[in-house]
Amino acid sequence: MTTIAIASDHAGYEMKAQIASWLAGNGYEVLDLGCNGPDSVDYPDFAAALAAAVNGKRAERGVLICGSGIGISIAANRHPGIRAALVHDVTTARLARQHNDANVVALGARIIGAEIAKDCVDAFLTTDFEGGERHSRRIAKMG
Ligand SMILES: O=C(CO)[C@H](O)[C@H](O)[C@H](O)COP(=O)(O)O
Repeated sequence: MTTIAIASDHAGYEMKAQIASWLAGNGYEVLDLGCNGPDSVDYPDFAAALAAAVNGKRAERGVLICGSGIGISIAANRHPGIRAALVHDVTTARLARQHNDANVVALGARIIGAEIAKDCVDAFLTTDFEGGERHSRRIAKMG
């Protein structure tokens, strides 16, 4: 079974529960790294926990959620080996995989609704990296 790590700050806490439930209902093993309630927390802490899980191969891919998706994606991308893509729709989720081989998707719970978020996660998890010399070369330049 494919394991997906998921983490959020307080702003993404409710959406995290919805996405985790959707993942479990669609055949994924879910590794929930918090936060564990609506009290205010700091998104870099949860981005770091998820980055460690993905880099440590405890999960194949990761889903991060904060209010806008911006802070938590910036924080995740500070960790070598993580390519976190902030997406708002199925097209950006698909391109994050096809062109960027993203291993983490970031969502903004104050920006998009739960149904669009689920569609984004579905596209992110079911789309393959396109491969090819130009995409691979660009990804290699990022380390
Ligand atoms: O990093 C963010 C903004 O780019 C996230 O949306 C955070 O969730 C947000 O900053 C949290 O805001 P709050 O006022 O502390 O709830």
